[in-house]
Amino acid sequence: MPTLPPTDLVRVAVPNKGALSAAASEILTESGYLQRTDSKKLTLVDHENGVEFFYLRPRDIALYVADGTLDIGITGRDLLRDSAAKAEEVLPLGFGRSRFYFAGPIGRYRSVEDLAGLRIATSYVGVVEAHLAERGIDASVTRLDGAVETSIQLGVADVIADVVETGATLRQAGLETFGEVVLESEAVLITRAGAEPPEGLTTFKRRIEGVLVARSYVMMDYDIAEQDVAAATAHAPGIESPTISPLARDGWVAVRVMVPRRGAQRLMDELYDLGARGILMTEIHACRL
Ligand SMILES: Nc1ncnc2c1ncn2[C@@H]1O[C@H](COP(=O)(O)OP(=O)(O)OP(=O)(O)O)[C@@H](O)[C@H]1O
Ligand SMILES: O=P(O)(O)OC[C@H]1O[C@H](OP(=O)(O)OP(=O)(O)O)[C@H](O)[C@@H]1O
Ligand SMILES: [Mg+2]
Repeated sequence: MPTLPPTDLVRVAVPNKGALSAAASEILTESGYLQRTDSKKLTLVDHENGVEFFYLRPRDIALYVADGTLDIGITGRDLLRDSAAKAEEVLPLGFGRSRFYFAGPIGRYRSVEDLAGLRIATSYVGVVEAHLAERGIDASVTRLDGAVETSIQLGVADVIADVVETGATLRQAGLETFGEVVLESEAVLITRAGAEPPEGLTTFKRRIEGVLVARSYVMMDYDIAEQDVAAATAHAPGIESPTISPLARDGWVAVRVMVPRRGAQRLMDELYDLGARGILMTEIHACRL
């Protein structure tokens, strides 16, 4: 791969199209980075934050990062594995979740052992061949670029191996998954394997982590009588420790605590039952813990 001239900027690869592209740019924007407004733009310098973004096919991103051409990348775990590139996950990003399965005509196959001697069509040859080799199964694997579901109807494959998200595409094609899930994937932050962490990774990662926490936590504020504080904070201890401030009303305090977004409404009910009043839930946009 051609190498770029040296630069002080941290070079970050971002999916330019496909299932990960919009969500990747969104998390970067929420992390305070400049993002492109024109989807045809291929690179973008964010001078203020010392980062240059390269919009690339997610399948190629692990290769650029593995050879050190780019410092950090966002891609799918399945694409990273498929490439066998020497890049490693440093942070799961919680979006672009999918499962990778074998699938065939409804009712025809049951387990991975049934694959012996079959023709398998997939866009993920690396993942499939590694999975078959681990199990000692001999089958022929054909690489297709996409729309792999149709290859069975067209008679070029017996089974497919592909990403399943909702399952709608398989149903449309009269197919079903069989065997165990091959791989659970989501978008991941990657860097070059076995190398010093790139300059700027710590800040970049901390910013994104701040957004991930902000997405999964909310801020809860409530007022409560002093004697009930212990019971209330036992329900919601927060990440570090709750902030407790005095109130003008004698014997009462204000409590502020970060709580998981999931179950936050139920927690409000419980706090109310414990005697808390003025319970407020607010969004966190970003944080550094
Ligand atoms: N419904 C989905 N279809 C495809 N990939 C998905 C889906 N949901 C999540 N992903 C993840 O997105 C990545 C695939 O990226 P890619 O850009 O190839 O997406 P794509 O939607 O298949 O794009 P294209 O079809 O334009 O190549 C993989 O990591 C995959 O696990
Ligand atoms: O389970 P589902 O929600 O139906 O999603 C999975 C489908 O989406 C992807 O195809 P994509 O739209 O990327 O088209 P492609 O096959 O041309 O890549 C993937 O390859 C599956 O076909
Ligand atoms: Mg696709």
